[in-house]
Amino acid sequence: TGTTRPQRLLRAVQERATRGDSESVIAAIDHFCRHQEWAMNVGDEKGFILDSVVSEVSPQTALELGTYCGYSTVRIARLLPPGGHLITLEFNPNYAAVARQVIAWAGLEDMVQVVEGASGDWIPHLREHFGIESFDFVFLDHWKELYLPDIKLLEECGLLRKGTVLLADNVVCPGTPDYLEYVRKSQSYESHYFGSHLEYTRAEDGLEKSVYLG
Ligand SMILES: C[C@H](C[C@H]1O[C@@H](n2cnc3c(N)ncnc32)[C@H](O)[C@@H]1O)NC(=O)c1cc(-c2ccc(F)cc2)cc(O)c1O
Ligand SMILES: [Mg+2]
Repeated sequence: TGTTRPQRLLRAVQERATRGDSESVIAAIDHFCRHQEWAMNVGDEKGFILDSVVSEVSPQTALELGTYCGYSTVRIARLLPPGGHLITLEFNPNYAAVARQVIAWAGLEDMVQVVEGASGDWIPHLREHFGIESFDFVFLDHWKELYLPDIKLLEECGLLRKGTVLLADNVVCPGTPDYLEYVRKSQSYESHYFGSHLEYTRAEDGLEKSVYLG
C-alpha cells in the first residue's frame, strides 16, 4: 500500500507551490502532470479557455460537478468576484480529501465548498442546504454519461436561470455524445464548441459552452 496518484499530486503542490499563491498551485499541478504522472485535471490549455469563460461570466454563484484533486476548482475560485462562491461536488471521499488540501494550499477555502457525494443525490438539496437561488455558472467534469441527466435535473430543480452559462469538459475525449446533441439541438440553449486538446496530450478534446435561455 503506497500512496495514490492524488496523494502524490498533493505532495508535489506542498513541495513546489507557495501557500496562498493559487498561480503557483496551478503551475505545480501542471508540472507534476507533464513531467511526473498524467492526471485527469482540465489542464493548462483547456484551463485557459475555462479562465476566459469564468472571467466573462464573473459568477456570484458557481457549481462544479467532479472536483477530483481541485485543480479546476482553484482555477475557477481564483477568478470569482468579491462575494462569489463555488460549490464543488465530489463522489470519491479520497479525492475530496486531497482537493480540500489543494484548495486550502491555494488560500481559497473561504470561496469554495467541497461537498462529498453524488451529484444526482445533492442537486435537489442545494437550494435548501446552501440557500442557492440559481447558478450563474456550472462546470461539468464528472462521469461523462451524467452530464445530460444532471443538467436536466438542474433545470427541473429551477437552479438554472436565463443566461446561466454551462461549460462542459471532455466533450470529445472521453466524449459526451448525448449531452452534445441535446444542448446543440435544444431551443433552450445557445451552444458553442471551443476546440483544444486532452490535458497534457496531443489528442483532440474541447469544451462546450452552453447558455441557458430559459
Ligand atoms: C469523472 C472524473 C472526474 C471526477 O468526477 C467524480 N465523479 C464521478 N461521478 C460523480 C458524481 N455523480 N458526482 C460527483 N462526482 C463525481 C470522480 O470521482 C472523479 O473524481 N473525470 C474523468 O473521468 C475524466 C477522464 C479523462 C480521461 C481521458 C482520456 C483517457 F484515456 C482517460 C481518462 C479526462 C478528463 O478530463 C476527465 O475529467
Ligand atoms: Mg475532465
